[in-house]
Amino acid sequence: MGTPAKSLRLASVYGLSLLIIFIVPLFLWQSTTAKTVAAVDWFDVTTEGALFILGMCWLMVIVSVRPSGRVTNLLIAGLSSYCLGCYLDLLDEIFIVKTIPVYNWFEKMPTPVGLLVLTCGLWLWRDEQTVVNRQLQTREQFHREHQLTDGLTLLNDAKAFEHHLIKQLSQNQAFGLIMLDIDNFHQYNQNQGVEEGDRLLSQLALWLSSTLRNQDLVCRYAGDRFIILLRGAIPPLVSVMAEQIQQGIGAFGCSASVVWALPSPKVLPLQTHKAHAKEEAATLLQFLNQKMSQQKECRSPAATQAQACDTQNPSTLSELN
Ligand SMILES: Nc1nc2c(ncn2[C@@H]2O[C@H](COP(=O)(O)OP(=O)(O)OP(=O)(O)O)[C@@H](O)[C@H]2O)c(=O)[nH]1
Repeated sequence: MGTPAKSLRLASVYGLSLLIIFIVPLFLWQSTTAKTVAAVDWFDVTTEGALFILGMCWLMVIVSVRPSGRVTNLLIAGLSSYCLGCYLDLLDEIFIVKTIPVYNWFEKMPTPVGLLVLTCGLWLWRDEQTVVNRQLQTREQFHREHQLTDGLTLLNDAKAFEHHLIKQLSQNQAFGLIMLDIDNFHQYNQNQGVEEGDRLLSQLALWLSSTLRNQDLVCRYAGDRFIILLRGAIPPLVSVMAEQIQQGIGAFGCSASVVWALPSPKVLPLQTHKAHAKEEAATLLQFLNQKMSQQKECRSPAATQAQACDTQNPSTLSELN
């Protein structure tokens, strides 16, 4: 429910309450007489007044926090009726109302009717809360089961990246992809120890995050493989960033293989967009993984193979389209 609607509801409940608070005593003042101060039971006035004030507080809380709907209407109606009963009860401590028989009858009705309606509202509220709790539980379970963040680097993982990529592809806007994989990381782990390996991955993640622009996204794709989504990227930017990353990694005492892709945005009918984006994302990731495997082969120590790769793929970077 929007704020203006809530304010309107609040204003109408306040307005009506104030009207009743002033009109009823005025009516009693006209049609009957007030008790003398000595005749008033001030203890009764205090307790009945407290019940009325508390009832009004509950009413205001309900009016200000609840979204509109059947449950809220029942709670408001029940509490309003209960408050009216308390107020009429309070007034008969101050005025001699026995002379107005209808008042005696009228005074007794609002409290039990109000409590009955309030009970119905609370019962339905319980049902409503059960549904809300079930939904929250499902959502929480989803987040627990689909851990989308990598615990070591605190970057998004491959699953989360795929999700972002599909979203990006559905938007029909230019973007670039860079994938990098540390060379001989297995060896690094063996030489330096796994803890050092972990430290390298964390530092690399931090460096990549700080190197990229705000709109870009870096994820840990697999063990020693990272993937970057460059939003709104133009061809020179992707290749330049890929080169910079490849050179920058040298500062960490290791090297990395880097491949990149610059898919051209496709204009597709809206209804086919989502399914197509999913397919396209899978194709792109497959393409990058293949290119990475090729590049790994090219960068392997076998000199003869390296020679063959040099002629086929002169750059260390690969491009799609
Ligand atoms: N320290 C550490 N090592 C990891 C982690 N995840 C994966 N690895 C290790 O990363 C290594 C990856 O090995 P490979 O896929 O053969 O990669 P590589 O040794 O870099 O070989 P190339 O990619 O061909 O250069 C494995 O030894 C994994 O055990 C991690 O979270 N921490």
